[in-house]
Amino acid sequence: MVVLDDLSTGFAENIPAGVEFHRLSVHDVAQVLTLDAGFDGVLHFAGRIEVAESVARPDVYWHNNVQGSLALLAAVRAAGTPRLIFSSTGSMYQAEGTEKLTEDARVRPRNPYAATKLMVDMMLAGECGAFGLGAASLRYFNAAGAVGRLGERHDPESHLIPIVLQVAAGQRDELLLYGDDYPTPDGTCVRDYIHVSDLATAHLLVLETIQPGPHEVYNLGNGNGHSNKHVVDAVRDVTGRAVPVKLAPRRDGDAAATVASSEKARRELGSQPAKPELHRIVADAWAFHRARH
Ligand SMILES: NC(=O)c1ccc[n+]([C@@H]2O[C@H](COP(=O)([O-])OP(=O)(O)OC[C@H]3O[C@@H](n4cnc5c(N)ncnc54)[C@H](O)[C@@H]3O)[C@@H](O)[C@H]2O)c1
Ligand SMILES: O=c1ccn([C@@H]2O[C@H](COP(=O)(O)OP(=O)(O)O[C@H]3O[C@H](CO)[C@@H](O)[C@H](O)[C@H]3O)[C@@H](O)[C@H]2O)c(=O)[nH]1
Repeated sequence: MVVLDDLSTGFAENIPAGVEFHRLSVHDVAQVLTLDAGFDGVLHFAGRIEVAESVARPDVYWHNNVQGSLALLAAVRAAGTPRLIFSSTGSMYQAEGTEKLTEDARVRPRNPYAATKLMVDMMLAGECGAFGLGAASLRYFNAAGAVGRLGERHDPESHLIPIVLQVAAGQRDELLLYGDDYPTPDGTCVRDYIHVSDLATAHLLVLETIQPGPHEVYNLGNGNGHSNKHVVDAVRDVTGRAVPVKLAPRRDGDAAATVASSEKARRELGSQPAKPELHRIVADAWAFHRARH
């Protein structure tokens, strides 16, 4: 296995021991992904991932996520790599309420980040049709939880669960809760959190099934919608700590609700999340947090 990452938001200490690593941008992947190297597949995770940042700096997102993926596809084609899995997003769908979103639900990206993911999904469909690549876009809903020393970690942190854990740990005074006037049961946004280990397992299942030619899309979530207030309650339960909350204006680009139907992944891949409960996901994230501080 070869890992390529420019470490723009990633951490060198997370790279498994013994793995060949290149600190390189995806734009320059052709330096490593050559015909001679004989790779049998690519897992494409590289990209910028933050909704609010993408609203403020759409140029960065088009460059990194779309142009970077174009460079990768050119290299994949030149090297004759037969299969590719792409980290797409469940946040591109247009939800009416908290209904479970299937892969054929209407898409309406609400921010440049989600738009870049949809654009790459469309590029992959074309690439498969024209050149015979076998590809899958995995539309993750909200990845969360942790596996041992590998967990959610951004600098600065912007994601809900790690921020609420920082508040519980006394490292932040309060959670700024972005909006409570959404058309959801308690007025706060609703998300579908999936354990990162269940996401990893789904990738392995997809790798076994990909055939040259088609482009497949799979939604990966648990089908459970949790409001932001519900996440705060789960953190209070798991940690036994207080979590002060201060209401703040809505965050630009946020969708009211995204909840997955992962029926297609279950049916076609045999994907069955082992850790679907929010409390388990939060408990694993809390264990990761405590081990680091
Ligand atoms: N975290 C989620 O809830 C979630 C949900 C849906 C999709 N995704 C997607 O999953 C993928 C991984 O997300 P994550 O949560 O682990 O985020 P992350 O920021 O921790 O990981 C992204 C990685 O890509 C690297 N990277 C960024 N730009 C690069 C470039 N130009 N060249 C090489 N490497 C580059 C970063 O250094 C980092 O290691 C992303 O594509 C993201 O959009 C994440
Ligand atoms: O300090 C905070 C941080 C977040 N939120 C809210 O919490 C919810 C979840 O936000 P966040 O954890 O930032 O995740 P999302 O914006 O839902 O996006 C994540 O989930 C998407 C898939 O659904 C991925 O594509 C993105 O990469 C990933 O960042 C949203 O309503 C935010 O407004 C707050 O209220 N306060």
